[in-house]
Amino acid sequence: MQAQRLAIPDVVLLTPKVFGDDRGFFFESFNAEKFAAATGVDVQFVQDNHSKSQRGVLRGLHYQLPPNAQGKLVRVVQGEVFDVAVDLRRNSPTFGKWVGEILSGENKRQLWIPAGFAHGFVVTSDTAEFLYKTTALYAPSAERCIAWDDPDIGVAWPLTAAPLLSPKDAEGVAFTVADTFA
Ligand SMILES: Cc1cn([C@H]2C[C@H](O)[C@@H](COP(=O)(O)OP(=O)(O)O[C@H]3O[C@H](C)C(=O)[C@H](O)[C@H]3O)O2)c(=O)[nH]c1=O
Repeated sequence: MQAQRLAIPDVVLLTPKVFGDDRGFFFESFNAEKFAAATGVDVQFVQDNHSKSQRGVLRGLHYQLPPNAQGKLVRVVQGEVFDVAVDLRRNSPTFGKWVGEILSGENKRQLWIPAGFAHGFVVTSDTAEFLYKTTALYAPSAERCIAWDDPDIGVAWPLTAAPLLSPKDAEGVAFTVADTFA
């Protein structure tokens, strides 16, 4: 597995070793030992999620506050998304900054997004199936949202039209220092 620390170094892009043969392919989608070696963190995942979305759907920017903050290991098994992480750690030199990567069934890349980040993605294929592991359970009371197009964050989403949003994501909650991470 190859690991690349992004412009926000705690966010790591993982590219698995894929074994192809005339039957198809095999790769380890998660290996605790290799993950720890690649990211430098030892995490326990407690939940797996799977969502399917059509082109133009944008889910995010979401996060859960402590003590329910979630680290996420995200990947796409079919289609393509532009996946974004936003640093919400007030003491971080990259506080309020974002990084984004293309994840697809084709490139099989994964993004490790630690607790302390908001997360979201937009679908850039006809459909996309998005799978991810989290280090804390779903806790709706601890969930917070930031507007996908918040000007203070300024994510450069690859959009050709207005995104398709859930009512929650359409509320447009502005980014503020409140509800961020120490
Ligand atoms: C996240 C979640 C949701 N749900 C239920 C709650 C709703 O009835 C339904 C859809 O939830 P929601 O619209 O919040 O789903 P997404 O917009 O995909 O939310 C996710 O979007 C971004 C990309 C994230 O990183 C988060 O993991 C998560 O917030 O599933 C659950 O039962 N468990 C869960 O863990």
